[in-house]
Amino acid sequence: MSAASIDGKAFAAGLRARIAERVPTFRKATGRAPGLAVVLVGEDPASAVYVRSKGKQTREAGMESFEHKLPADTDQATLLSLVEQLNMDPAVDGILVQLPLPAHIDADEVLLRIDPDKDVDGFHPVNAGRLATGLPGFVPCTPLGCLMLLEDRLGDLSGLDAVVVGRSNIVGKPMAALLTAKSCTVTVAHSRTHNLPHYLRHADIVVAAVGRPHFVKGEWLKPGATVIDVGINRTENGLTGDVDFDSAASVAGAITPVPGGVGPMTIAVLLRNTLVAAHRREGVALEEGDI
Ligand SMILES: Nc1nc(=O)c2c([nH]1)NC[C@@H]1CN(c3ccc(C(=O)N[C@@H](CCC(=O)O)C(=O)O)cc3)C=[N+]21
Repeated sequence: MSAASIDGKAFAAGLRARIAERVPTFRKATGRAPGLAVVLVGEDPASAVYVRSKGKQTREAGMESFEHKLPADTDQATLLSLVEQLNMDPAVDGILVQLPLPAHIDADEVLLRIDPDKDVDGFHPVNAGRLATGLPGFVPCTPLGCLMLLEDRLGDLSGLDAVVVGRSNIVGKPMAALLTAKSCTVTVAHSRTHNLPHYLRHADIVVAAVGRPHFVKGEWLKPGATVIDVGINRTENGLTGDVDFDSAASVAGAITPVPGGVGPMTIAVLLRNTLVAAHRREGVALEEGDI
């Protein structure tokens, strides 16, 4: 291993501390704490773990956590009316509906019903459009966390070659939009790309978010590349990323581990987006760039 390990866990802890420092000022200005509502439908064990740690970290930052756990057989209308109630609730600044939703639920319709100004996940098409056009809105937490790690490591990203492996609405597409906005030359590759090594050979930045364990091999990388591994694959050997870590670590300049890399950033950015949502909704100023 020659690559530096990018410590997302430590960076996320620092980010959460900076967020927590801003909460008292917001409280003084408004008489209340920022509030995040998290909706979980069903009892997928991984989702339950994530929701629990979101609630815990929300409270530790001094914010209010509203958790709504609904049974797996909840119908569409019931879920939509909960979303509507949260849209109207002045104590709720951010709404997160945990994905994946059960198969009988139309997830696209649920996401469309969330007030875009409370959409701290950045999944509403209005926020996707704002990101694509450079308007202020909410950016999905995982790609924004990846960008923070990249800028912390590399400084100005302008002119760098970036390859995003994966094209989901949640990670790949917004990641490509963010890197484009930072003046990278961006290639979006995915599981069907012919000759992925050809594209990776020149990449200064690689963001792997295809959802396939060990998909990206070290031999394909440009020596010294910065590699961000978004994958969370549960295998019999435990949690592994989308990058073949051992081969990549001998070629890359820096790489995020799994766990301890991107994962903790996702929740820290969720808290950041909630803090931002609260300030925007109340018209209280916040230097967003300083957080
Ligand atoms: N509406 C919605 N928004 C989400 O942001 C969302 C979601 N649905 N559904 C599920 C995914 C997954 N996700 C993670 C959050 C934290 C870690 C995390 O903290 N991971 C740690 C620990 C991993 C572990 O031990 O399980 C790590 O990588 O070090 C991972 C993954 C948010 N998601």
